[in-house]
Amino acid sequence: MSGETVHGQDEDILLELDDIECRYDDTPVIRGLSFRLRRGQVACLLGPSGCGKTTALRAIAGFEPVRAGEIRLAGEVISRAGYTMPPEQRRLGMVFQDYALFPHLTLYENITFGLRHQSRAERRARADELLELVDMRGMGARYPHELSGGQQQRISLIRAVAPRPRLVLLDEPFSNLDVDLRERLAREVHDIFRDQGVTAILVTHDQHEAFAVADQIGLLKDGYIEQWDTPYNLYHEPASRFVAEFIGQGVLIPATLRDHNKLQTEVGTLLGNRAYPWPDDTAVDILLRPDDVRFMPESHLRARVTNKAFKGAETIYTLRLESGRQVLALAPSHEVYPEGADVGIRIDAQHLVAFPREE
Ligand SMILES: Nc1ncnc2c1ncn2[C@@H]1O[C@H](COP(=O)(O)OP(=O)(O)OP(=O)(O)O)[C@@H](O)[C@H]1O
Repeated sequence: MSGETVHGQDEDILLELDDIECRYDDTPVIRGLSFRLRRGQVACLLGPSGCGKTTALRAIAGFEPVRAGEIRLAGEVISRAGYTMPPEQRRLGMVFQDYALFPHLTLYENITFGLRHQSRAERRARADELLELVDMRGMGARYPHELSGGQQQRISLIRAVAPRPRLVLLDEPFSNLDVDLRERLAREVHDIFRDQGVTAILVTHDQHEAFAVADQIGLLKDGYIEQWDTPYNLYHEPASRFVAEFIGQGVLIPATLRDHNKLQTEVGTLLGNRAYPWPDDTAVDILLRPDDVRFMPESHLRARVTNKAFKGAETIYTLRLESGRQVLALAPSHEVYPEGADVGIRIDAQHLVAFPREE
């Protein structure tokens, strides 16, 4: 889609997981996990608790053997059944949720810990450059306990980046921070990685964090990847019901397929933006996100406001249709509809995703 040649793309691939399996005792927790990551990209492994995110990251780091499949870094096999290249030979950077800074070392010493082979002047210059990048210039002589949690995590990030590792792995790096700081730091990390050309994989169960930081997201379910895609596509083009329900908000409403791309529903006949692969009269469910449902006072399609959640810039309304079914609708927060109000709506879905009905 980006217009690059296939040849260029292949050379760009830094990390490949090819059908890997990991087990604890004899229980498989990762099964048939595959993805490819290009140089300079930031990927997130996202998914519910226990789906195997941390295990996958540990396998990439070399702390967990793979029982089947292969992991390749820059074309070289680093893990396969019976062979695990030791973590220290993989030249990766790591960031954990608990910061793991050395408490008795200054920030300078922490940041330059992995740069022992460089001259003092080089180490100093690299530390200064990175401190500047996180707005902590002049703080190199401080100790970790003199910093806030957010500042400590910035230091552990730049410490991981300092030796220019081939790949940086981050395991729930922001989960000890409060929600606002978490998203701000996730955006900062995105900028730092972009600035430094870092390739990284971040594990999180927080989709807002994943959206803020990732070029690509792998949504895991029970040890395999349900969808590997851009944040935009995961939201607008979920490949399965699981993805549709895990990512963002929205509801599935019943529809009947007509003429390959028309969807007959209780909110009218909607024109899909694609030809669906099922025969006419197939019973499907379509996904309506809050941004697909617009308020339009003069509309014949009526609904009642049953709930509203103020989100700052916008409000998400829960509306009850005549059938009793509920949909969500988004409005700028200065546009106010009271609970109980009868409102007119129209459906304005650019992406009309449908799944065959499951009985
Ligand atoms: N050392 C271990 N021994 C046995 N089972 C383990 C071990 N570590 C993890 N598991 C199990 O493997 C599965 C995957 O765990 P993992 O930590 O990879 O999931 P996760 O997606 O990172 O979860 P969370 O978001 O809760 O951290 C879980 O069922 C977990 O109970």
